Amino acid sequence: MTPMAEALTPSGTTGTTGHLLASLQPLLREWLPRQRWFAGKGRPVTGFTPLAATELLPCEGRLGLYHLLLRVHQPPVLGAPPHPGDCYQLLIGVREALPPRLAPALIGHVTRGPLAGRTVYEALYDPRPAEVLLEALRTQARIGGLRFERDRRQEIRDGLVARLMTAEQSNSSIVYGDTFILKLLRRVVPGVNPDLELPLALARAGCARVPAPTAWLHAELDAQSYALAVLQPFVSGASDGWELALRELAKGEDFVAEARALGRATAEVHSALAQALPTVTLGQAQLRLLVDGMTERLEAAVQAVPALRPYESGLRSAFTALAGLAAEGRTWTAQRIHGDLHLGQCLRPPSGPWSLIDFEGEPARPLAERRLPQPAVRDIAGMLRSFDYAALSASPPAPQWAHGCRAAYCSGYADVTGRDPRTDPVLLRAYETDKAIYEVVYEARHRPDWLPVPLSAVRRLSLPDQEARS
Ligand SMILES: Nc1ncnc2c1ncn2[C@@H]1O[C@H](COP(=O)(O)OP(=O)(O)O)[C@@H](O)[C@H]1O
Ligand SMILES: O=P(O)(O)O[C@H]1O[C@H](CO)[C@@H](O[C@H]2O[C@H](CO)[C@@H](O)[C@H](O)[C@H]2O)[C@H](O)[C@H]1O
Repeated sequence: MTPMAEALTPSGTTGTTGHLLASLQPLLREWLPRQRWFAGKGRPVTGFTPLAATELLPCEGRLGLYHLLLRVHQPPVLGAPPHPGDCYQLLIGVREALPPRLAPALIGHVTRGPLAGRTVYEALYDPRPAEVLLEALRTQARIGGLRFERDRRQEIRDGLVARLMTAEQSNSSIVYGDTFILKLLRRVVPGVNPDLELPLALARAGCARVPAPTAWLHAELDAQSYALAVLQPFVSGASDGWELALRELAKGEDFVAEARALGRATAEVHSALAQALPTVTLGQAQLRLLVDGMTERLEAAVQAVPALRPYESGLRSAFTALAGLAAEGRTWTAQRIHGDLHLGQCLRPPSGPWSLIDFEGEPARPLAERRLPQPAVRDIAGMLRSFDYAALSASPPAPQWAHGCRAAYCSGYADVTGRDPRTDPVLLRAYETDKAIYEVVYEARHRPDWLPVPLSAVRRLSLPDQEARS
């Protein structure tokens, strides 16, 4: 089966694709908000505008396959300015009937028009459509506005069997054999996506700590480019840092050697990014903006989670201390960083080195902000928070375990860069505080049972005395 080159924009959407889009409207209204990766939870879906609909396999065959970019209309978040709606990437399969193994992929049944009686479903669950995507990447296909591209120096074998990853994630990933993993971004925005940009830059710089992109997909739409997917080598048999840390904690073992190796891995990635991409010096004006942003997030968080109120002034002091150094003329270097580093973003195969993945940054922040150079300490603070999380979610909680990991991680970082992050305590505290506040809001919204974990950090970080905080 070869992909068909039919691409239809909303105004010109005709024939089968037009009927399919009309049939999907009511079905997606129910289905979309239930998806883990749907970012607009809690607000009703009031409608859709298809930005692009591309037929990859025609419905006339046993399996129809459609690539959609849909703008989803929802009422704006309370108090937020009007927003045209987020754009999502969907891969829709159409079959006469779904085999039982695809039951979890069901979106619904078409009741009217030429497709009446057909079943539409989330095609990523189905190996065949997933293989169509790999084949398109392998052959560098151009279908409508879709551009499948690859690094020709890396081989993509055919015949690799596809399976959808079932892990909880913000996007969707397909593993091919044991060789590649394709991450399909779900909520997409125009512009350069750091999840492709940074691994490509690191690969060019010869940094082996990040799986080098093998192929990627983007869409050209109204003179704008949307990054849609990245294919990377699959780190076979790997566990992530969170799993490994919890395993060691359960055995009563420390994680010091691993934490030190992680510190070195982070430092290697930071050094390569600083060489490959521009760095800037943050002077008084930029630091003022940084501190203002942190303070505003604190204020919003206190509104959202009243449990923060008793610590508000102590937390604020972390930011005013940073503002104080800036006012004295202290500057910091900023560079491109990972942006959302935690133990779950670090992979290690049984006897291999650590790799870092998922350079998308915090998905809730605007793309332009995620691509700004920032102090590398921000990533370090994320990892330090993660050791704390692991230790406090163990039974019994093991704060000393976290202490050892945090020290070893900083030492590992210093092994490579010659700079121990602990020698910059004011900046480190400000970033750890900012992250802990973010986590409080995240847990209050998504996992209220976990709220005590970041709250305990908030309590510690709000203390005036540095000794008591560490
Ligand atoms: N190159 C890789 N090799 C092996 N597993 C990977 C690789 N990249 C990602 N994974 C697995 O896929 C999961 C989701 O990937 P991630 O990039 O974090 O997606 P998301 O942004 O959707 O959360 C990771 O937690 C990891 O288990
Ligand atoms: O999955 P994402 O990368 O989008 O990150 C979000 O979810 C994370 C939880 O899955 C959350 O991370 C927090 O919990 C982790 C343990 O589950 C811990 O290792 C992290 O240090 C802690 O921040 C993350 O904050 C959130 O953005």
